[in-house]
Amino acid sequence: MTPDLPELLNLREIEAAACEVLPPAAFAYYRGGANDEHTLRANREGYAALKLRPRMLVDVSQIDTSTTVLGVPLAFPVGVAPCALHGLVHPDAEVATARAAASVGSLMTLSTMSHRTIEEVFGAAPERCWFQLYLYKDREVSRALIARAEAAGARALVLTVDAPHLGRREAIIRTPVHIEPGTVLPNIGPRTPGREHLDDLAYFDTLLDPSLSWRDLAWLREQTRLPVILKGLLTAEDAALAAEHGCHVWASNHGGRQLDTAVTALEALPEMVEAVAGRAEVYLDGGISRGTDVIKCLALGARAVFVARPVLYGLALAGEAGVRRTLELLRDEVRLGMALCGKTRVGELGPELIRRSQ
Ligand SMILES: Cc1cc2nc3c(=O)[nH]c(=O)nc-3n(C[C@H](O)[C@H](O)[C@H](O)COP(=O)(O)O)c2cc1C
Ligand SMILES: CC(C)CC(=O)C(=O)O
Repeated sequence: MTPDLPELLNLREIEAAACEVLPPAAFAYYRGGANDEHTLRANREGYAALKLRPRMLVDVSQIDTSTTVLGVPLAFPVGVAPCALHGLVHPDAEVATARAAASVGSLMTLSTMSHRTIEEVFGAAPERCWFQLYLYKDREVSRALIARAEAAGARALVLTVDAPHLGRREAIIRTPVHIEPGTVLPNIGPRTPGREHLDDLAYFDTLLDPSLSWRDLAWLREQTRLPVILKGLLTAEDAALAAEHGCHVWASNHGGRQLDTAVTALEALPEMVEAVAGRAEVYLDGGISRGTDVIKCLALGARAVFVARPVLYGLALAGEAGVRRTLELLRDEVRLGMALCGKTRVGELGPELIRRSQ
C-alpha cells in the first residue's frame, strides 16, 4: 500500500513510493538516463562530495529564503524544471504541477511536449510560468508556440540546447512510451504522414532541428521580447557566449539523459559563473534531492535551482498535493540548512561556505 504523504519524509522516499505505482513505460521514461547512466548517478553523488563550512553563533531566529528569478519573486530558490508528459501519471497533468508550484511561491517551467495547453497551464499559475522551447524544423510551428506563450503570460523563454537529438535511453527502447490513442499532445501538431509507426518520443525526435546553432538566436529574438534562457550549457565557453548573446544560463546535463559521461552541472558551475561575470543569471538542475544540495548550488553562484524527477514522482503519487509536498519538503530543508550554516538570507550564501573534499 502507498504510504500517506506526511509519512514520506524526504524526496528519496517520495521517489521510492512513486516507483512502486508508476506504470512501466512511465517509470522507464521518467527515471532513465542515457547509455550506462554514469552521468545520471554522478548528478546525485556530486552533492555529498562537497562539504559545508558552517558558521556558529549567528542569530538565525529569522531566516529569509526568498529570491527572484528574472524579476519573478520566489519564496525559496527552487523552481520546477521542464518535463514532458505529466499526463502519463495524472489526469490533471501540468495543470496540477503549475498549481502546486504557485501555491508555495515557486515557478513552473512548462515543456513543449506537454499534455495540457499553454493557456490552461499558465492560467493555473499566473505570473509564475516560463515556457520551455524545443525548436522544430518547422519554424512556423515554433513561432506560433512562442507567440502563444508570450500572450498567455510567460515570464521567460527557456530554449533547450542540449538535445539536437534525443540521447540513447535504453530503458525506453525496451519499454516505449505510447500515448493512449485519441490523446492530443497540443504542441506537436498532427503526425507527419509516413511517421505513424513511431512511438511518441521517437516521433518527437524527428521534429527537432539538429541544425540549431548560435545564429538562430537572432531569429528567436525577432519572435519575442521575453528574456531568453539557454538550458543545457556545461562549459565556461558556452556560458560566456550565452551572456554575449544577451541570454541567461541554465547549467544542466538534462538529468543524465543526453550525453553520458558529460560533466555534472555542479562541477561545471564555478567556471560558468566566472565566465558569465554577473552579465546574466545562472541556474542549475540535476540530481537535487535535499535542501543542502540547493544551498551548495547557491553558494557556488547559482541564482536558483530546478527539480524535475522529484516533481514527477510527487505528481504520480498524489497529483497537486504530491507536488506540493515535494516542494514543501525542499523549502523546509533549505530553511533549516541555512540556519545550521549560520546564514539568514540567500544573498549570504557564498563560496566560503564550501570546502571541496580531498
Ligand atoms: C521525464 C523527463 C522529461 C523531461 N522533459 C524535458 C523537456 O521536455 N524539456 C527539457 O528541456 N528538459 C526535459 N527534461 C530534463 C529536465 O528538465 C532536467 O534537466 C533534468 O531532469 C534534471 O533534473 P532532475 O535530476 O531533477 O530530474 C526532462 C526530464 C525528465 C526526467
Ligand atoms: C519530449 C522529450 C524530448 C522530453 C525530454 O527532454 C526528455 O525526455 O528528456
